[in-house]
Amino acid sequence: MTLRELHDAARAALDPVTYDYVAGGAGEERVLAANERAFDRYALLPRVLCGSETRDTAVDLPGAPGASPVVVAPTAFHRLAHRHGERATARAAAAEGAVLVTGTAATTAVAGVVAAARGTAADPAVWFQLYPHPRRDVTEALVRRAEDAGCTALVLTVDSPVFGRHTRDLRNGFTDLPPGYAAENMRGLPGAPPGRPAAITMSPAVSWRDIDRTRRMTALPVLVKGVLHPRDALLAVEHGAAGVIVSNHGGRQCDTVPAAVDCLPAVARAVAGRVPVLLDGGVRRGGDIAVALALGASAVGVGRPVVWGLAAEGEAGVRRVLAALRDEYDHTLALCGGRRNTDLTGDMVVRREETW
Ligand SMILES: Cc1cc2nc3c(=O)[nH]c(=O)nc-3n(C[C@H](O)[C@H](O)[C@H](O)COP(=O)(O)O)c2cc1C
Ligand SMILES: CC(C)CC(=O)C(=O)O
Repeated sequence: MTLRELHDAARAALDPVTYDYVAGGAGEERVLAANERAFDRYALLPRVLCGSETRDTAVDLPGAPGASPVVVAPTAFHRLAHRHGERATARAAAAEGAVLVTGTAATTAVAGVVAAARGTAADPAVWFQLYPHPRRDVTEALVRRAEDAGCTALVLTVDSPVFGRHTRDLRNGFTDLPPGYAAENMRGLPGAPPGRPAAITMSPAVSWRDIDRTRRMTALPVLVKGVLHPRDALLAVEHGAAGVIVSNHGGRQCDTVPAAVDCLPAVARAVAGRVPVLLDGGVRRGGDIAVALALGASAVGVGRPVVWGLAAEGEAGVRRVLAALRDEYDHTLALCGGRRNTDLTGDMVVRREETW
């Protein structure tokens, strides 16, 4: 099955409200569409007669040496997509050598997610994503949970000072998880109602000071996710980020921002190789990965395609998505005369004519 066929199978398997939650974006979904379309405007200029029978596509990421260049971006509520939920995703990512980013909005507690990954691979890389919380004790409790579970890095999502307005969810009245599902990592946190998980909180008052505070709480590397402006990328490096993730949250926050990949070159220039830059949003094929890496990313994140694989076929479906993307990428690298990721350079990307 192609990724497109897996998407169709997922649509058939999911109830329409859950499908819309995953598929949808903010506002008029302009950014959602732009993320994918932007890749059509980039073309690769291959080099010839410089390839190799063997290629190495592994990449060293914070807390994840020798990882696949395809990272599982954090997406909420996997048990809505499949009964095995985040555990199935974790097993699949571990089997494919891909970093799994689980997070505060997972429907399986982080300890269970890491345990599932460890059941498949000796040394899986699971990162924990959280929103900078205005309450330091809440952030600290989440950080300890991630550390105790064995996560190897933290991801702070900074593109969500307020909740995005997801048009389809508003129309469908999808404002809460159905009975029987919860954001399990939010249970028992300071300020949580007894027996119930705390609400996921976003605050426009959080700042770089909160990033500094979080960094001081832990020895784990901290990546900053949701950067579009090159000056913020620079600030992230100055504030000790171990990595910068260029992302517009899959078009689910501000519906007036550029396509994610269009923001990548300026961010990569600002970061200038000091820490890895990752890109997510609209990555759907191996060629997209090659373009992103040539434009300065060390790795890419994929969000929705992983959920489609999960919904369609559980663990096997997620494996299929991750394996297909890495295999297509390796094939594209071969076609471009590369033997390793760094052989893809900025001069090998050109703009297609707008009129093609
Ligand atoms: C259903 C869904 C849930 C998401 N949940 C989170 C989340 O909890 N935290 C976060 O930082 N990003 C979240 N994201 C954003 C993804 O991490 C990622 O930025 C985005 O999906 C990438 O775009 P793509 O879906 O086109 O690959 C979510 C995205 C989707 C589609
Ligand atoms: C629970 C939500 C905050 C998850 C999210 O980030 C999203 O749906 O885009």
